[in-house]
Amino acid sequence: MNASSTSPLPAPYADIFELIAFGPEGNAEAEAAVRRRDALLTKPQGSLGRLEDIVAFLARWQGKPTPTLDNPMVAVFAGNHGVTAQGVSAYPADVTAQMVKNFTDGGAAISRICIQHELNLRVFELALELPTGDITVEPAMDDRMCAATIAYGMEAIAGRPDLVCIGEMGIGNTTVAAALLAGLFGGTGADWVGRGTGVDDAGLARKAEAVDRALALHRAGLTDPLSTLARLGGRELAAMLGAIIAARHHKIPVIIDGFVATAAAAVAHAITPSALDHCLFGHRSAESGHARALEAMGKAPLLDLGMRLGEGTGAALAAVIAKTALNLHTSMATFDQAGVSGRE
Ligand SMILES: Cc1cc2ncn([C@H]3O[C@H](COP(=O)(O)O)[C@@H](O)[C@H]3O)c2cc1C
Ligand SMILES: O=C(O)c1cccnc1
Repeated sequence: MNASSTSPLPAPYADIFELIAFGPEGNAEAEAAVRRRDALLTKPQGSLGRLEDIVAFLARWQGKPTPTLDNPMVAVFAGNHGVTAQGVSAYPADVTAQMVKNFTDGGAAISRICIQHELNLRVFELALELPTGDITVEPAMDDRMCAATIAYGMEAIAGRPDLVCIGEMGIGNTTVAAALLAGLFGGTGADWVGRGTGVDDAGLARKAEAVDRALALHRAGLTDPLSTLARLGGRELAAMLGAIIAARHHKIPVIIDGFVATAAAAVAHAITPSALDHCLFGHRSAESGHARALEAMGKAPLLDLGMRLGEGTGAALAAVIAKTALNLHTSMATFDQAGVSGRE
């Protein structure tokens, strides 16, 4: 489906669809200004590789020739999932709320990264006491709830950060992410599921089967990417999508985390691929479906550290790299300033 598709769209999604399909363009002149300054810095042309691209990306999407990272935010959205009844996670659903407390108490991996590197961690809890429907027997959400949750996610960036990293917490969510990706891109459960928190072979088989049952049950309702999200996704995925979309309209570049955050972003991509042009993919998660999802969208992640945690950790580490890239760009000496001879 694309922006010009004529398939009927459930009414609650009309405005959201417009926001996704018709996001503002980036600022090419701001990007060009970064490239011009890069050429003056004391290094061989292009030698900082993707660090140079990151700064150019920030300039383009912030719309500023000298981008800033004064107020970077990590937004972690937490939700619970009825599909945990199918034995698809190695951990109990109670862990979602317990980890939310751990995030704010400062004990989680994402908490430590954010404290060490001065990233503002904000955690958004989505009705943890009310898990979404078990996708193997009913839709995760109705369309109204899905639209309202996307709208909630849009509010998450109200503090106007200059960068937002998108992360999640939700026991069972690698199963719904796999189902959503299968619903958007095709394929079977086995193509998209991985071990998540560390399920054994039997658990992996249960995940693939749960996804296949959900796909068969909801097939007729997967008429557009937003309806697909409602049926196969979850609240934190809908909220992540909302934050990603809103960021585009407020000139805030985005770094997407791993497999689950990528599944949320994929909904926008399925509406129109350019809807994610303001997003970097922080890393390639070890969750097996992540590489497939990135490939399906033509995205090259920044890092590949064998991580499979979620929480926004891969995105946050990429933000640390972005901070270094920007610091180099703004503080390095030029050839003139340093008295270094330029290229022959
Ligand atoms: C202690 C703990 C901390 C986590 N932090 C992120 N996740 C990650 O694991 C969950 C998804 O995996 P699955 O689909 O297998 O349940 C999500 O909550 C995700 O963010 C965690 C999981 C656990 C157990
Ligand atoms: O990459 C992810 O998002 C991920 C991987 C495993 C468990 N939870 C999340």
